[in-house]
Amino acid sequence: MTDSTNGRPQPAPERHRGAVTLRRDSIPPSTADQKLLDSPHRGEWKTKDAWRALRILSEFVEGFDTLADLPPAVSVFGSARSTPGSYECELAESLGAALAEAGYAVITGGGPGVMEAANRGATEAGGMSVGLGIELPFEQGLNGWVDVGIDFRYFFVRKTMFVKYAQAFVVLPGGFGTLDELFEAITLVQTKKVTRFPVILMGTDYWGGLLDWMKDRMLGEGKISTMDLDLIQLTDDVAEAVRIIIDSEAVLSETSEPR
Ligand SMILES: C/C(=C\CNc1ncnc2c1ncn2[C@@H]1O[C@H](COP(=O)(O)O)[C@@H](O)[C@H]1O)CO
Repeated sequence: MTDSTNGRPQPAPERHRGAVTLRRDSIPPSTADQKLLDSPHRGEWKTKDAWRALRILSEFVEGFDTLADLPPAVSVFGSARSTPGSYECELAESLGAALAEAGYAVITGGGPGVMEAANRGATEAGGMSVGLGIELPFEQGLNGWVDVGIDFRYFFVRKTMFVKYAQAFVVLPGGFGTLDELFEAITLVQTKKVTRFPVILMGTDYWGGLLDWMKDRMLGEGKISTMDLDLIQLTDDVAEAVRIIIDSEAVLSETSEPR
């Protein structure tokens, strides 16, 4: 593809699969997650899925190998659809900068919207800005503020990395993807699969209704306990969010034993 104004080549849409870059007609219509989860032919489960396991394994190896050298980090989640200048993008950018200034790497999904704003804040403040991208059926790449990026094929492998390499989760306003990440995090803490991190919601106005519903219905009907609600902290204040993370790390390093 060439630019009509100066004849220079323009970047074409591309898809990354491990070390492989695919462009134009070579981009397949389906994703690896679809092939694994959505395949209707039972015959393929025997012949193809066993081989897929090796690809899944290699994705874990790539993630572990790349992220093991990160400094303490915080995973930041939020809408892929938010536009620059929105209140949640402004908040994400300030948060990314404040986390970087406090010495934390910022890990996001590497996409647009809130993710991009958090990466931007971290990069501009001189911190480490990480993007864990995901292969999607429509074209997209890691946002330009990511300094260390990995493109994952499998959602569940990527989710392991968000948890394993973070000291805390901060969740800004978002849609289904963000809610999935929030509820996975709280479930992991509630079931004590992870013991080490706070889950902070930012955007009191956005999250207020959900928290009220959780209190009225979930707690009211005994589906969760009061202690479970305490797992979530709510603030609009970036400095307070960073303080919660620092304080919880200090408490844990006093109490935790080496494993
Ligand atoms: C929808 C658009 C782009 C999608 N691109 C994404 N890239 C990376 N990560 C994503 C993307 N979409 C969702 N995620 C993950 O879920 C969270 C945001 O989902 P939501 O439904 O928008 O709340 C986010 O934290 C990511 O980890 C349009 O350009």
